[in-house]
Amino acid sequence: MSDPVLYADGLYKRFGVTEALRGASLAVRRGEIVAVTGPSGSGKSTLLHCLAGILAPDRGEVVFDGRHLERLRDRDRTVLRRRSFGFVFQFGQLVPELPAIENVAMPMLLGGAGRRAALAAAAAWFPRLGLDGLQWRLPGELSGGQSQRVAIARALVADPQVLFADEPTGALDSVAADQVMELLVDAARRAGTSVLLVTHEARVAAFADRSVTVRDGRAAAGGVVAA
Ligand SMILES: Nc1ncnc2c1ncn2[C@@H]1O[C@H](COP(=O)(O)OP(=O)(O)OP(=O)(O)O)[C@@H](O)[C@H]1O
Repeated sequence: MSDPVLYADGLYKRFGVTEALRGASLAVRRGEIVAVTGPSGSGKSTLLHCLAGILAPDRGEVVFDGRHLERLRDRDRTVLRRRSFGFVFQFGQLVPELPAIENVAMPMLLGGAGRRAALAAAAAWFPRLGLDGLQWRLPGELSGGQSQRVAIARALVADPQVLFADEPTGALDSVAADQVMELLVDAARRAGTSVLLVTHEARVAAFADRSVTVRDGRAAAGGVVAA
Protein backbone atom coordinates (compact mmCIF):
# COMPACT_ATOMS: atom_id res chain seq x y z
CA MET A 1 0.00 0.00 0.00
CA SER A 2 1.35 3.40 -0.95
CA ASP A 3 1.85 6.17 1.58
CA PRO A 4 -0.87 8.79 1.84
CA VAL A 5 -0.32 11.87 -0.27
CA LEU A 6 -2.44 13.87 2.17
CA TYR A 7 -3.50 13.19 5.72
CA ALA A 8 -5.09 14.87 8.69
CA ASP A 9 -4.40 13.63 12.18
CA GLY A 10 -6.45 14.53 15.26
CA LEU A 11 -8.06 17.73 13.96
CA TYR A 12 -10.04 19.97 16.28
CA LYS A 13 -11.88 23.06 15.07
CA ARG A 14 -14.28 25.23 17.01
CA PHE A 15 -16.51 28.04 15.73
CA GLY A 16 -17.62 29.93 18.85
CA VAL A 17 -19.46 27.35 20.93
CA THR A 18 -19.72 24.86 18.05
CA GLU A 19 -17.12 22.11 18.00
CA ALA A 20 -17.09 21.34 14.29
CA LEU A 21 -14.17 18.88 14.46
CA ARG A 22 -13.30 16.76 17.48
CA GLY A 23 -10.29 14.66 16.67
CA ALA A 24 -10.93 13.94 12.98
CA SER A 25 -8.31 11.92 11.11
CA LEU A 26 -8.30 10.98 7.46
CA ALA A 27 -5.73 9.89 4.89
CA VAL A 28 -5.86 9.89 1.10
CA ARG A 29 -3.46 7.85 -1.00
CA ARG A 30 -2.05 8.82 -4.37
CA GLY A 31 -4.73 8.38 -7.05
CA GLU A 32 -7.35 7.33 -4.51
CA ILE A 33 -10.93 8.63 -4.64
CA VAL A 34 -12.37 9.02 -1.14
CA ALA A 35 -15.96 10.04 -0.38
CA VAL A 36 -16.61 11.89 2.88
CA THR A 37 -20.22 11.38 3.92
CA GLY A 38 -22.27 12.04 7.04
CA PRO A 39 -25.24 14.00 8.32
CA SER A 40 -25.70 17.73 7.79
CA GLY A 41 -23.56 19.72 10.21
CA SER A 42 -21.31 16.77 11.11
CA GLY A 43 -18.15 18.60 9.99
CA LYS A 44 -17.56 17.33 6.45
CA SER A 45 -16.90 20.71 4.84
CA THR A 46 -14.81 21.87 7.79
CA LEU A 47 -12.66 18.73 7.45
CA LEU A 48 -12.27 19.33 3.71
CA HIS A 49 -11.34 22.98 4.26
CA CYS A 50 -8.70 22.01 6.85
CA LEU A 51 -7.24 19.35 4.55
CA ALA A 52 -7.11 21.89 1.71
CA GLY A 53 -5.32 24.49 3.85
CA ILE A 54 -8.25 26.93 3.51
CA LEU A 55 -8.99 26.76 7.23
CA ALA A 56 -6.45 26.32 10.04
CA PRO A 57 -7.42 23.69 12.63
CA ASP A 58 -7.15 24.67 16.32
CA ARG A 59 -5.23 21.45 16.99
CA GLY A 60 -3.90 18.53 15.00
CA GLU A 61 -1.86 18.33 11.84
CA VAL A 62 -2.39 18.25 8.10
CA VAL A 63 0.44 16.84 6.01
CA PHE A 64 0.60 17.06 2.22
CA ASP A 65 3.44 15.37 0.38
CA GLY A 66 5.55 15.39 3.56
CA ARG A 67 4.88 19.05 4.33
CA HIS A 68 2.98 20.21 7.42
CA LEU A 69 0.48 22.83 6.23
CA GLU A 70 0.30 24.47 9.65
CA ARG A 71 4.04 25.15 9.57
CA LEU A 72 3.93 26.99 6.23
CA ARG A 73 3.68 30.75 5.96
CA ASP A 74 0.33 31.95 4.57
CA ARG A 75 1.93 32.89 1.29
CA ASP A 76 3.57 29.49 0.83
CA ARG A 77 0.32 27.73 1.71
CA THR A 78 -1.49 29.79 -0.93
CA VAL A 79 1.11 28.88 -3.56
CA LEU A 80 0.94 25.20 -2.58
CA ARG A 81 -2.86 25.30 -2.86
CA ARG A 82 -2.69 26.89 -6.28
CA ARG A 83 -0.03 24.48 -7.61
CA SER A 84 -1.11 21.22 -6.06
CA PHE A 85 -4.84 21.36 -5.34
CA GLY A 86 -7.95 21.75 -7.49
CA PHE A 87 -11.42 22.68 -6.25
CA VAL A 88 -15.00 22.06 -7.35
CA PHE A 89 -17.91 23.34 -5.28
CA GLN A 90 -21.66 22.80 -5.40
CA PHE A 91 -22.22 25.73 -7.70
CA GLY A 92 -19.44 25.94 -10.28
CA GLN A 93 -18.52 29.46 -9.21
CA LEU A 94 -17.41 30.29 -12.73
CA VAL A 95 -16.59 33.91 -13.53
CA PRO A 96 -19.83 35.00 -15.27
CA GLU A 97 -18.18 37.55 -17.57
CA LEU A 98 -15.68 35.09 -19.03
CA PRO A 99 -16.37 32.42 -21.66
CA ALA A 100 -16.05 28.81 -20.53
CA ILE A 101 -12.60 28.34 -22.06
CA GLU A 102 -11.19 31.36 -20.24
CA ASN A 103 -12.65 30.11 -16.97
CA VAL A 104 -10.86 26.79 -17.52
CA ALA A 105 -7.61 28.55 -18.47
CA MET A 106 -7.66 30.72 -15.34
CA PRO A 107 -5.55 28.51 -13.00
CA MET A 108 -2.85 28.25 -15.66
CA LEU A 109 -2.83 32.02 -16.22
CA LEU A 110 -2.61 32.57 -12.45
CA GLY A 111 0.25 30.08 -12.38
CA GLY A 112 2.17 32.21 -14.89
CA ALA A 113 1.45 30.38 -18.17
CA GLY A 114 1.13 32.47 -21.36
CA ARG A 115 -2.35 33.09 -22.75
CA ARG A 116 -1.86 30.94 -25.86
CA ALA A 117 -0.55 27.93 -23.89
CA ALA A 118 -3.27 28.32 -21.23
CA LEU A 119 -6.06 28.45 -23.83
CA ALA A 120 -4.62 25.43 -25.66
CA ALA A 121 -4.46 23.40 -22.43
CA ALA A 122 -8.00 24.51 -21.55
CA ALA A 123 -9.33 23.62 -25.03
CA ALA A 124 -8.07 20.03 -24.67
CA TRP A 125 -10.46 19.48 -21.74
CA PHE A 126 -13.65 20.26 -23.66
CA PRO A 127 -13.90 17.03 -25.70
CA ARG A 128 -12.77 14.98 -22.67
CA LEU A 129 -15.71 16.26 -20.64
CA GLY A 130 -18.34 16.14 -23.37
CA LEU A 131 -18.25 19.92 -23.79
CA ASP A 132 -17.33 20.16 -27.46
CA GLY A 133 -18.56 23.37 -29.08
CA LEU A 134 -19.20 25.13 -25.76
CA GLN A 135 -15.78 26.76 -25.40
CA TRP A 136 -16.94 30.33 -26.04
CA ARG A 137 -20.28 30.19 -24.21
CA LEU A 138 -20.68 32.37 -21.14
CA PRO A 139 -21.51 30.51 -17.90
CA GLY A 140 -25.05 31.93 -18.03
CA GLU A 141 -25.55 30.09 -21.33
CA LEU A 142 -24.66 26.66 -19.91
CA SER A 143 -26.84 24.09 -18.13
CA GLY A 144 -26.07 23.19 -14.51
CA GLY A 145 -24.38 19.94 -15.54
CA GLN A 146 -22.33 21.68 -18.24
CA SER A 147 -21.24 24.36 -15.74
CA GLN A 148 -20.07 21.70 -13.29
CA ARG A 149 -18.10 19.97 -16.06
CA VAL A 150 -16.44 23.30 -16.91
CA ALA A 151 -15.64 23.68 -13.20
CA ILE A 152 -14.09 20.18 -13.21
CA ALA A 153 -11.97 21.08 -16.24
CA ARG A 154 -10.85 24.24 -14.46
CA ALA A 155 -9.98 22.25 -11.34
CA LEU A 156 -7.89 19.72 -13.29
CA VAL A 157 -6.25 21.90 -15.98
CA ALA A 158 -3.16 22.72 -13.90
CA ASP A 159 -2.61 19.01 -13.12
CA PRO A 160 -3.23 19.10 -9.35
CA GLN A 161 -2.26 16.23 -7.07
CA VAL A 162 -5.49 16.44 -5.09
CA LEU A 163 -8.96 17.46 -6.26
CA PHE A 164 -11.32 18.67 -3.51
CA ALA A 165 -14.97 18.39 -4.49
CA ASP A 166 -17.60 19.68 -2.02
CA GLU A 167 -21.08 18.47 -3.08
CA PRO A 168 -20.12 18.82 -6.76
CA THR A 169 -23.47 17.40 -7.88
CA GLY A 170 -25.60 18.97 -5.14
CA ALA A 171 -27.46 21.24 -7.55
CA LEU A 172 -28.04 18.64 -10.28
CA ASP A 173 -30.73 16.07 -11.02
CA SER A 174 -29.67 12.44 -10.76
CA VAL A 175 -29.05 11.94 -14.49
CA ALA A 176 -26.79 15.00 -14.76
CA ALA A 177 -25.17 14.07 -11.41
CA ASP A 178 -24.25 10.58 -12.61
CA GLN A 179 -22.80 11.99 -15.81
CA VAL A 180 -20.75 14.59 -13.93
CA MET A 181 -19.47 11.96 -11.49
CA GLU A 182 -18.54 9.53 -14.27
CA LEU A 183 -16.56 12.26 -16.03
CA LEU A 184 -14.96 13.52 -12.81
CA VAL A 185 -13.84 10.03 -11.77
CA ASP A 186 -12.63 9.14 -15.26
CA ALA A 187 -10.67 12.40 -15.63
CA ALA A 188 -9.12 12.06 -12.17
CA ARG A 189 -8.09 8.45 -12.82
CA ARG A 190 -6.48 9.30 -16.14
CA ALA A 191 -4.55 12.15 -14.51
CA GLY A 192 -3.66 10.07 -11.41
CA THR A 193 -5.26 12.77 -9.24
CA SER A 194 -6.46 11.91 -5.73
CA VAL A 195 -10.01 13.06 -5.02
CA LEU A 196 -11.62 14.03 -1.74
CA LEU A 197 -15.34 14.16 -2.39
CA VAL A 198 -17.81 15.52 0.17
CA THR A 199 -21.36 14.32 -0.43
CA HIS A 200 -24.40 13.31 1.55
CA GLU A 201 -25.73 11.19 -1.31
CA ALA A 202 -24.95 7.46 -1.23
CA ARG A 203 -25.43 7.38 -4.99
CA VAL A 204 -22.57 9.87 -5.44
CA ALA A 205 -20.35 8.25 -2.78
CA ALA A 206 -20.64 4.97 -4.70
CA PHE A 207 -18.32 6.43 -7.36
CA ALA A 208 -15.45 6.56 -4.83
CA ASP A 209 -12.95 3.82 -3.98
CA ARG A 210 -13.71 4.22 -0.30
CA SER A 211 -16.16 6.05 1.93
CA VAL A 212 -15.49 7.70 5.26
CA THR A 213 -18.37 8.76 7.51
CA VAL A 214 -18.05 11.89 9.62
CA ARG A 215 -20.19 12.02 12.74
CA ASP A 216 -20.00 14.71 15.40
CA GLY A 217 -16.72 16.02 14.06
CA ARG A 218 -14.95 12.68 13.88
CA ALA A 219 -14.21 10.42 10.92
CA ALA A 220 -15.78 7.08 11.81
CA ALA A 221 -13.60 4.08 12.59
CA GLY A 222 -12.84 2.11 9.49
CA GLY A 223 -12.51 5.29 7.48
CA VAL A 224 -9.16 6.06 9.03
CA VAL A 225 -6.18 4.78 7.11
CA ALA A 226 -3.01 4.17 9.05
CA ALA A 227 -0.49 6.78 7.97
N1 LIG B 1 -17.71 29.72 9.63
C1 LIG B 1 -18.48 29.13 10.56
N2 LIG B 1 -18.90 29.83 11.61
C2 LIG B 1 -19.67 29.26 12.58
N3 LIG B 1 -20.04 27.96 12.57
C3 LIG B 1 -19.64 27.21 11.53
C4 LIG B 1 -18.84 27.77 10.48
N4 LIG B 1 -18.59 26.76 9.58
C5 LIG B 1 -19.21 25.67 10.05
N5 LIG B 1 -19.83 25.93 11.23
C6 LIG B 1 -20.59 24.96 12.05
O1 LIG B 1 -19.76 23.81 12.23
C7 LIG B 1 -20.53 22.61 12.12
C8 LIG B 1 -19.97 21.76 10.99
O2 LIG B 1 -20.23 22.42 9.75
P1 LIG B 1 -19.83 21.82 8.33
O3 LIG B 1 -20.19 22.81 7.30
O4 LIG B 1 -18.42 21.34 8.39
O5 LIG B 1 -20.80 20.55 8.26
P2 LIG B 1 -21.20 19.64 7.01
O6 LIG B 1 -21.16 18.24 7.50
O7 LIG B 1 -20.36 19.99 5.84
O8 LIG B 1 -22.71 20.10 6.78
P3 LIG B 1 -23.64 20.10 5.45
O9 LIG B 1 -23.76 18.68 4.99
O10 LIG B 1 -24.94 20.66 5.95
O11 LIG B 1 -22.95 21.00 4.46
C9 LIG B 1 -21.97 23.05 11.92
O12 LIG B 1 -22.61 23.05 13.20
C10 LIG B 1 -21.83 24.46 11.38
O13 LIG B 1 -22.96 25.23 11.72
